[in-house]
Amino acid sequence: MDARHDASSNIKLLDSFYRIFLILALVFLCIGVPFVFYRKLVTAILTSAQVVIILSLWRLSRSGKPELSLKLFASFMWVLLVGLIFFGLPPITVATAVAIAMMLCIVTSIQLGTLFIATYMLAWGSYIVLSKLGLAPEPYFINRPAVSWFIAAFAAWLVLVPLPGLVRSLRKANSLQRATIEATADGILVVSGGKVEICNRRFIDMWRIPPAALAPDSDDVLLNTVIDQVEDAQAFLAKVQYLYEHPDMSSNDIVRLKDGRIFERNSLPQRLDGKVVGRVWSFSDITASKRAEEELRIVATAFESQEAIMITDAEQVILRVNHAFIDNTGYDAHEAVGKTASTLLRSDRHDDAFYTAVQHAIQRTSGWQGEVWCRRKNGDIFPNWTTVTAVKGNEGQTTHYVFTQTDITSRKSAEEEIRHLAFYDPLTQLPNRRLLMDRLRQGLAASARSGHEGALMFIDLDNFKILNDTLGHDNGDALLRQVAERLPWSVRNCDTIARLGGDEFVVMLEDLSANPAEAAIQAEAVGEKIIAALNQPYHLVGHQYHCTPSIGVALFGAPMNSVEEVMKRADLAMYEAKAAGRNCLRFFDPEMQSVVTAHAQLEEELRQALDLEEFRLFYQPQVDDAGRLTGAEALVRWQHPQRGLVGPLEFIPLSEQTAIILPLGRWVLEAACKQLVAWAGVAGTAHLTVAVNVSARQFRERDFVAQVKAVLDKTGAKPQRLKLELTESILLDDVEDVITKMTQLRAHGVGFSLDDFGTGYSSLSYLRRLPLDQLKIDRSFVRDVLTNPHDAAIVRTIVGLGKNLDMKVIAEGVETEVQWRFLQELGCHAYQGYFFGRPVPISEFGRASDQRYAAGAA
Ligand SMILES: Nc1nc2c(ncn2[C@@H]2O[C@@H]3COP(=O)(O)O[C@H]4[C@@H](O)[C@H](n5cnc6c(=O)[nH]c(N)nc65)O[C@@H]4COP(=O)(O)O[C@H]3[C@H]2O)c(=O)[nH]1
Repeated sequence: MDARHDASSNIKLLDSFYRIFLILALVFLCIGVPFVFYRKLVTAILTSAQVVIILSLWRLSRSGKPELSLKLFASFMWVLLVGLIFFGLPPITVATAVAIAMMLCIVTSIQLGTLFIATYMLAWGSYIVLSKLGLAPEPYFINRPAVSWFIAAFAAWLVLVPLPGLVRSLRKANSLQRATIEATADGILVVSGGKVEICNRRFIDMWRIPPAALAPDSDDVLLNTVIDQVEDAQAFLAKVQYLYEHPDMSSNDIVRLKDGRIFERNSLPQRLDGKVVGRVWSFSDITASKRAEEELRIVATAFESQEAIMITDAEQVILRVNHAFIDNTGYDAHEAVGKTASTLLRSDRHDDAFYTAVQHAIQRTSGWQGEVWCRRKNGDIFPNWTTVTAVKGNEGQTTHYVFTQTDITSRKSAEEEIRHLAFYDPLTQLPNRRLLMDRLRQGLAASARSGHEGALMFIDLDNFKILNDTLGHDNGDALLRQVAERLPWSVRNCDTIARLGGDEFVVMLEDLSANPAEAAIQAEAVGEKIIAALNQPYHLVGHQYHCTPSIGVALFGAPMNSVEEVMKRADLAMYEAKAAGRNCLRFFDPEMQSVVTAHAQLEEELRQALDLEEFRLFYQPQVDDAGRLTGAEALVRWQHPQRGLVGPLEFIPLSEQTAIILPLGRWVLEAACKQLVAWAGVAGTAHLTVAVNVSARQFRERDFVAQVKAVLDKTGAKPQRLKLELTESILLDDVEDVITKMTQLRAHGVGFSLDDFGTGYSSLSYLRRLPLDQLKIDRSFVRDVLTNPHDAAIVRTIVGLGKNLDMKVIAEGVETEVQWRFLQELGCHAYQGYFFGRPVPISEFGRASDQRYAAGAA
């Protein structure tokens, strides 16, 4: 303890004071006792009795009961003095009695002292009054100095009797105060009159007070040291100032230090006899508790988070739940607390084995997380993402469990939605290609295991594109939905029905006979049922529509089948069905495989042929009504090194499938334009046009218009002499784009002819919007025009249509003069066919056409 005025110095003073008086008292007794023995025996006995009493009191005070000793002494003195007063008291005795009274006041109690003095004064006053009235007895001890001396010594000695006890108790109180003030965890500072009275070591440590700051004269330096450290010096000082101005006030506040510590400051006035004599300041470092409080606040906030939290004891009896838990489960806190988690929330979605496994996991790893289906109060079952954490005690034993739960109902349905979108066709809700491939993979594996055959059926709707174009996409979609509804009629639940896209559906049959022939029969039966189901009329908005399917079937079961292989086989078989006239079913047979292989080989050869420039352009004459040569159609040939001259029907379809048509088409266009330029240089051929076939894939190229213009620019051919022959299949694509491209090229001077007209499904509305110059009647109508009145009628209609639309009409495939004449009669304007000339190399073109011209003109 540090103090400007140490209380123990007062006690020391009192102690020395007592010793001096003790010595003096003994001296008095030593002198008084011989007097007593010399004078009178009775007096000596009385004195001895007094000494015995005093010694008893002395022992009493020394034995740790100074107050009792003092009280007995006071009573004794009171009796003695009151008695003595009436026998007359010497002045020294009076003085001693007053001193004793004062001592009693201080040491025992004010009341006792006051009573003593009052009694004494009353007795003394009565004696004076009685003596004035002449009624007072003669003082017995007057003129008996020895006795007076003795009484005085005895009284003095008596006064000092309690002093050792008093001193000891003062010292004890002082040491207690010192120990207490040092033992407290708070920093204590006592100031009085602007000076530091006491401060403890804790205070010095807390405030890091340098020794110089503890100046005895003023607390200014100390105050400055403290102020330097606090965050808000102004507020701190204001509070100090306020308390100085209001000494009666107590205060309690928080002081934040610059270094982050937080002190709680208490201030109490120090009172003495009800009067404020100083102020006690105590400071507790509450940094840790404040932090803990903050942490508790964070924990409390976290507890009331979005996630449902449930705290249980080690037996999983619920102790606490948060609001999210209440919202999540529907149970109020009082309904949940006291129950076990499993009785409250367990659903029958999981079996006992699941819960046992979870318990084991928690015991093993002190935690677990996963999906748990729980039951709400209203009985609803819902999925929760649950995390269980074991809380461990000091000895490592589990004391509590914290369960956090997130309701993942919406997440699960979103996942389900995503899964559905990823694996199901949004239009028909059937599995899509991805899911089909997966199921097919599983089906192949199962089939390989069981030895049973499976069958994959590719179903393509015949002429679906026509429906789409003519009746609109909404009706197209409606038809597809109805097909999807009908397909399950013909298959078992375990079979898979999928939509690959467009009008392509797939049915996968599993677990057919182990015998391939029997399996084929089973598959065929299902296929026939499907055909029958899909042949039934469809109810579309405002229409009753008829649609047929073409079905390709591939059996799978042999271990060597891969998913891709089976798909390819079924696809090929489906094309076979189409080729066989549609609305029928075809099986993939091994011969088809050789076609596939041959295709692959041809593809490679075509690529090489392009590099080796093995393609040739043949020209077939086109003539007018009078048989005069007007131009030619450029037809490509492949000069194969081994196979000789190969016709386009053998390689154009594959070229279209593999994109080889793009470079090949550019080559044809360029060669034809070069020929135009060559013709332009000769007077007799300058008027000739050239018709170039453009495949749909070529035309679909984004920069097709630019490509054509570039070739015209490069070769210098006149656009007006170039005629692009398009097939109706280009109209299956984006018609607006087709019109835009045609219009752009038409504006440049390029003409267009619609090839194979009559075989496709051009809608008249489109036809009107296309900037066409010419319709080309397909040679299939020309072939039988003379014999088949139906074909003749078609030709007549096309000619009429051409007139209406202001388009020329050219008939191709004219092989005989009779046909020519008949076509002339029907109103045709232009002709192409073997009758006028076959497709020939350019070297032979002029000659052949001259002859034919002559023949035609004749
Ligand atoms: N029976 C008979 N046939 C006749 C007669 N007159 C002409 N032909 C044949 O009819 C086809 C007319 O060509 P296409 O309809 O454009 O049909 C063409 C065309 O679609 C395609 N093609 C030919 N060259 C090209 C080309 O450079 N590019 C594109 N994309 N396709 C081409 O190949 C198809 C077949 O061409 P080719 O075999 O040259 O067959 C030619 C021609 O030889 C006749 O009086 N009787």
